[in-house]
Amino acid sequence: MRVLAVASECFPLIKTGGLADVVGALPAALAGAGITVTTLVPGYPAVLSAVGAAPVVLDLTDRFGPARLRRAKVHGLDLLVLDAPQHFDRPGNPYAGPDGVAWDDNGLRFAALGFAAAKAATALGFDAVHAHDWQAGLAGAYLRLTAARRVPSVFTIHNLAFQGQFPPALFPRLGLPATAWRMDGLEYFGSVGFLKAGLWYADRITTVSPSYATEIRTAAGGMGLDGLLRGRGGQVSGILNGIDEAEWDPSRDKALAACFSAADPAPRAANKPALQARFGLAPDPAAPLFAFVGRLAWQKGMDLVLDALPALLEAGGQLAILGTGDAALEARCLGAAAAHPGRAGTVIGFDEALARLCYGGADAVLVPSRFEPCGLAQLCALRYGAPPVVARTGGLADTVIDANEMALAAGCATGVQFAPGDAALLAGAVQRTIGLYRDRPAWAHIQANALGCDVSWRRSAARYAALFDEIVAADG
Ligand SMILES: Nc1ncnc2c1ncn2[C@@H]1O[C@H](COP(=O)(O)OP(=O)(O)O[C@H]2O[C@H](CO)[C@@H](O)[C@H](O)[C@H]2O)[C@@H](O)[C@H]1O
Repeated sequence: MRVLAVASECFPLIKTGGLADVVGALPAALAGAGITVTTLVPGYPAVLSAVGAAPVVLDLTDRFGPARLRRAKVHGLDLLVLDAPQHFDRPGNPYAGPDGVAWDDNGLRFAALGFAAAKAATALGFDAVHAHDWQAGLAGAYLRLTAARRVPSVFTIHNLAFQGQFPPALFPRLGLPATAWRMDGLEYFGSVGFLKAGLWYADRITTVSPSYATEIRTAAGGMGLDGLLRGRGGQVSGILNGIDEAEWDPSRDKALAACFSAADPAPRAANKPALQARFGLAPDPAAPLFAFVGRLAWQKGMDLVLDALPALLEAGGQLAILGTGDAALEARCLGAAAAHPGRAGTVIGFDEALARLCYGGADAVLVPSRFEPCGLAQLCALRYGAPPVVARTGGLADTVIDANEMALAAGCATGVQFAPGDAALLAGAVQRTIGLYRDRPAWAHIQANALGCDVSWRRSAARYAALFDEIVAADG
């Protein structure tokens, strides 16, 4: 079966977050399940330079201006690149200029992506479309309302918080039938809703963990879309993310000071002094070293870590923070490092290699998100033997086994959980982690369990494959 994936990011070509990791990893994972994936991405400068002078396979010059689809194979990915310079040949990241301000024509830019997806799917003979997040939200609408032939689609929610809402003046420019401008369509509280359209027109909706699939169908977690999601009944499901085990492999990761594996974990210890050195922390082998890697945003709960920092330090811990995002939070993180030299260290920036050293060198990784659709940081932490300390929400709840008495007795704990959104509870979880860390046999067991976890795509790839089989069969 041939599936056209469509997304605004794809690792290693262009990445601002976990979406790129998943879009980049799924093709190889699905190949093992008999699905051939081609991935459609916008032709940002970084993408075009990676594919060079790739041949044009489709001319799409139409209502969104000059546009061509180029086909290329790079990094093991089969790509369709939407070469539309007026939309994508810009500096900055996929959504904003170098000043961090979102492009004011993002609605038009990503409508062009959805339009291209529908055209490519029908013209190039794909069996199904897999659209990711709001940027690909209009693919399903164009397929349902304008396509020359029927192609079924799956829409995957990576984060319901990002909904892609644009002023109603955009609607007439989309080339969709006027009947689509209603509640049973694209209209979303008076705006054009890209995520809403994705949810409305897809044949199946998935999100990236079973728990998040439940949360988004409640008023508390549905961010205004819970009614629509409940209305889709059994067509909504949660399929857990994995990580690419070849890409994330501590036995041959060059970013580490020392490589190690579940079978040979001893060399891991050499990464701790390397990490301490990078963050200006005291070279104390006995201090429990916590790391945080992620976007500095409300969702991720870094403010809670800063509030819990006194308790962490009081208990003898050290903290390494790697992140970028909200300016006020960045300043607070730098301030914490300045206030506690040798005990807290902050690196502001997006640094893939340093993230790997954090996962491979820290004693534990903090993931205190207020909500988390799946979360990849805790999967990387498990794979690299740093038991995660996670908020009990979304995919974090689904992937980490709390070291409570029962789990310790059963020998299956892989980390620590706490109830989300509360700094005092996080502080308690940190203290509990330090207590476990100081019980050497118990900690060695938890760490070995973490290293032994199956965080691969195997099971989830089979579930996606079954879903594609189902929608294609239903159409046939
Ligand atoms: N400063 C930095 N330097 C280096 N690396 C950094 C970094 N900041 C983040 N990263 C890396 O970026 C990735 C972030 O992935 P997440 O899943 O944690 O978050 P994100 O919220 O972007 O993704 C959304 O989509 C994904 C994919 O479905 C869901 O797992 C998630 O819950 C949802 O919010 C991880 O691989 C992490 O190591």
